[in-house]
Amino acid sequence: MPTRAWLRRTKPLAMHGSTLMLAVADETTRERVETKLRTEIEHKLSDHAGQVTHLAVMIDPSLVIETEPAVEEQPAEAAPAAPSPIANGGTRTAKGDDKLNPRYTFESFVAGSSNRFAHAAAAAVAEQPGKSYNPLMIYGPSGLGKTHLLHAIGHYVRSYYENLRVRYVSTEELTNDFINAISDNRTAEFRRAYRDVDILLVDDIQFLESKIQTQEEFFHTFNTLHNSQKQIVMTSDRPPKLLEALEPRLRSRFEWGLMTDIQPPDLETRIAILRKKAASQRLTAGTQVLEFIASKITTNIRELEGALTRVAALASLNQQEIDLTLTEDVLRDLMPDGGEVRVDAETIMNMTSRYFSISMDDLTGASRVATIASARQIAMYLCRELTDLSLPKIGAKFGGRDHTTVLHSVRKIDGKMGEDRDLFNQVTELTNRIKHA
Ligand SMILES: Nc1ncnc2c1ncn2[C@@H]1O[C@H](COP(=O)(O)OP(=O)(O)OP(=O)(O)O)[C@@H](O)[C@H]1O
Repeated sequence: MPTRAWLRRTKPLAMHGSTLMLAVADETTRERVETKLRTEIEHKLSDHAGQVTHLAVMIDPSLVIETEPAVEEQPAEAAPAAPSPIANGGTRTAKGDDKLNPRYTFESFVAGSSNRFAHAAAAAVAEQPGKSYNPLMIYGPSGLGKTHLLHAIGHYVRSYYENLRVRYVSTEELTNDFINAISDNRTAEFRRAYRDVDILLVDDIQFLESKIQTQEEFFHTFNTLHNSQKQIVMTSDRPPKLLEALEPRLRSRFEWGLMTDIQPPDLETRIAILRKKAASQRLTAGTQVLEFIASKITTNIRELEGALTRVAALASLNQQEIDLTLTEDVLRDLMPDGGEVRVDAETIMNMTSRYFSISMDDLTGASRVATIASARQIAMYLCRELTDLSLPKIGAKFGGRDHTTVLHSVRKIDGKMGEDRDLFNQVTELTNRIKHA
């Protein structure tokens, strides 16, 4: 095989079962490997290993950073090429899709040293559901991409294995479904919904702790799926052995397959994530700006993305370019003490109700009066930005609202901040007060 320059920008990552994970620097290289080399590589690997071996190709932009001089500005991302394995996991819209966020695909996920193993394991599972690691458990602190990978697996499988049934569920929904099924005498239906699937993706499994009956039911669901080689993937904020209020037999089952953690990303990965996000939103933000944000926000990617959104919102309101001065101003407001501060939902809700002079009952109630509804949406948005609470948990704090209502509020405020200066100022001022509370 002749040595081609672009081949130097590829890197074998790991062997997962019978799949070789190969990282490439960019979409062009991936396409070349897929179209020109896949068959040859797979044949050679299979000969060498004495068994059928597959290739999974993924994009790792850090390979560009490692091998090429830094560029000042990244052009807006090209339109996605024709779908192909892993790298383009979410570019096809999944049929009948319900709960998978279209933004959370393998293609939009940046692999770096902090998440490389989790990414590779998720890719292996998506390539060959039920045949590599089962169950796969991805754990780590909030806001680091666990849900993103779970959805990416779902999108990928729905796109490339049309006959496989995928079910994604948060543990809160699973628990509610189960409770409703019991009270409505529909447990058989519940079981069918969760056991007649080929891939079950369960988010935030730590919320099963202390829920004895749901644990019992999940134990049987797990066994049924596992015995018939159906894929189970779970996320958790802790490794199974630290899920102390979980039945030991469940904990040990969670450890059967592969457990992989996700750590906070290093500086290069944070910059690469911001760059990708900026490109996907067609924002022109120079390297200096991205580096500045990435140097200030280090532990939570949700917050990292939130900061870029706010910078973009202010630039849009001021009708100016995103530059360092503007970015510094926004981050000063966002981080009054120069660092990341996590707060609790109660503080956010109290401060919001005081700021808008409305009662807590109104904030959590059903009133559709514009000022109250807007305050409620801002409070939900800030809970998502400043706490580690999941969408269902935030919904529960706001009078038992559905997680989709919370998501709608978050997106609405996100979108409106770049158009409505009053709203931008309110959110900024309120954030500041909350962080000083
Ligand atoms: N490596 C990555 N590349 C691109 N985006 C990322 C990456 N990691 C996380 N993100 C983004 O950061 C945000 C938070 O990620 P996600 O919701 O998956 O976190 P999580 O670990 O599931 O957190 P939680 O436990 O709070 O649910 C999402 O918008 C996600 O797309």
